[in-house]
Amino acid sequence: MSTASPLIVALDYTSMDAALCLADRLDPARCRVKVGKELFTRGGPDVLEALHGRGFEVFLDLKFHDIPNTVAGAVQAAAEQGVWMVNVHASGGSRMMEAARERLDRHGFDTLLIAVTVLTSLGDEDLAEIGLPASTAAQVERLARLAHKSGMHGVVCSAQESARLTEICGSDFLKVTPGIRPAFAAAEDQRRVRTPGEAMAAGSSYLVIGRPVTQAEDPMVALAAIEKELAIL
Ligand SMILES: O=c1ccn([C@@H]2O[C@H](COP(=O)(O)O)[C@@H](O)[C@H]2O)c(=O)[nH]1
Repeated sequence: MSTASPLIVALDYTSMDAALCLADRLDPARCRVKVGKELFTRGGPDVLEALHGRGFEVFLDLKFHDIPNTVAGAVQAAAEQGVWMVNVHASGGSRMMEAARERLDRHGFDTLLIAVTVLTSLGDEDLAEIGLPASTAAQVERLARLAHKSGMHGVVCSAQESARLTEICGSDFLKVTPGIRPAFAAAEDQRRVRTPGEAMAAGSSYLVIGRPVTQAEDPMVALAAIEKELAIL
């Protein structure tokens, strides 16, 4: 089932049972779900099958980063499992991104292919630590331009960068933004954060929300509060 909602709930759980327990309370008409490294490493393709069986569109967030041939094969494998969206790291370079896109096109998949720019958990000082002299904003811009040129449907970035990326890559280029923190939630390990309302106002296409929902005393109350903030309830 497809939905007009921009919300993607990150099912970052330690077991498939726990993830499906929340999925059973969510409505695929009101959100999409994201399967990341922890859940997929524990549950594998069965998790995707179970979520698809419940009617959800799934973002498989494994952030592939390897040589072009390997990433193209991994992206194809994800598409064969019917995921709605899959991602790679833009820092894998244009040849890697182009190989992934070419593989999807060659096999006729319409899976959305997104490139991670700079993780939302990183700030300027973290980039300096790994030898990148650029600010996070400049590095995101650089990688987004490369991703756009390499045929990606959009990028993962923080909502702090959404408006600028719309200016330089156009409004059709997707901005998938984690680091979403409603007023009631703590930033925790995230560094570049925005509230749901700020993210939408900045032009984000999709908001990825994990712990503010999954770790809430009542996840459904937290989700409803976010929907209310966005006036989509
Ligand atoms: O730059 C990125 C890329 C991916 N993520 C993922 O999004 C969720 C965010 O979870 P929260 O609990 O809301 O912080 C998580 O699955 C990350 O792996 C990201 O945060 N930043």
